[in-house]
Amino acid sequence: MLREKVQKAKRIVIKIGTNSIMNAPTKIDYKKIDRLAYAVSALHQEGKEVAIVTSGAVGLGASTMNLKEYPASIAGQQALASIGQGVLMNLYSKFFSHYNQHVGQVLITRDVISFPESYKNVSVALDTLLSKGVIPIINENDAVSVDELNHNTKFGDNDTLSAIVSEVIDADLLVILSDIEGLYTANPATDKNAELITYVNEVTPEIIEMAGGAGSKFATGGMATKLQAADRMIRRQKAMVIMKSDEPSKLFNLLAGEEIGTLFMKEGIHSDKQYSSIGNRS
Ligand SMILES: Nc1ncnc2c1ncn2[C@@H]1O[C@H](COP(=O)(O)OP(=O)(O)O)[C@@H](O)[C@H]1O
Ligand SMILES: N[C@@H](CCC(=O)OP(=O)(O)O)C(=O)O
Repeated sequence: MLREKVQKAKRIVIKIGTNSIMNAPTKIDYKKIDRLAYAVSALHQEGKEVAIVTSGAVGLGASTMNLKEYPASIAGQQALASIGQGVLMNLYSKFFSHYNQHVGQVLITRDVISFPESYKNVSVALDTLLSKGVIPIINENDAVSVDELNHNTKFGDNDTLSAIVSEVIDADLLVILSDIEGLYTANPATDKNAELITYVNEVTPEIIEMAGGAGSKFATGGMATKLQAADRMIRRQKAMVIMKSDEPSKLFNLLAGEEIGTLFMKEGIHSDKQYSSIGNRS
């Protein structure tokens, strides 16, 4: 069964986007963060090993400083990320503590991943947290990441970061919680005829063509970076799902094998057409 691999996943990375923890451009969605903390804590109790990759530092920084626009200067963005990351982590610590679940912050820059020794250090840190039953809460270290000619320490988006974290901890499954049900045949924000695709076994140029940019000012990825993440997972024979973040307890349904969102996975024995689409979307 196609969804069996999802059901059997033991080590899972869950990525949550800015739009999913903020309900207006600058308003924090406390209910969503609480429900995510509940669902992830319950999964952990059921024996799953879960790491979270979370966006939101810049968005929460903007919310804290009452800004409606993304600052143009890099320095301004770095400052917002620094302000917001503290707020973000404080929220996760608070909500997870309601479910007696410990969490640990891990901030990563790209150079850490490029050097074998530091790659190993990240891997040891994450493995140790997981082995102690602590949920790692990971973000890019936006306050100090830069992109210069010969010095790149920026990932730039957390979809890519979540796929890399999945590699580092050898996760079976990456779940990207987004503000949308999954990959559509076109951006539903601009095309009302767009249909949800439930299964993709290869990220082909035709699939990439379907993806547009981010849905809000404080999000950076959009569908394009999610597809790059999917490609990385498929190439490693692992699974990835994009699903809507509106009700995080749907993660239970997903892991029970229900067909939710878009599943990206190479399935050798699956001889159906490359992707299938369904017409009715909720
Ligand atoms: N083909 C597509 N299918 C679904 N969403 C798409 C597509 N192309 C572009 N998008 C946009 O990608 C957005 C999700 O990505 P993003 O804005 O980065 O949100 P998040 O913060 O949840 O990661 C959707 O809200 C939608 O506007
Ligand atoms: N690291 C940035 C998020 C970057 C990002 O990829 O955002 P999103 O597209 O909302 O997942 C932050 O914490 O604001």
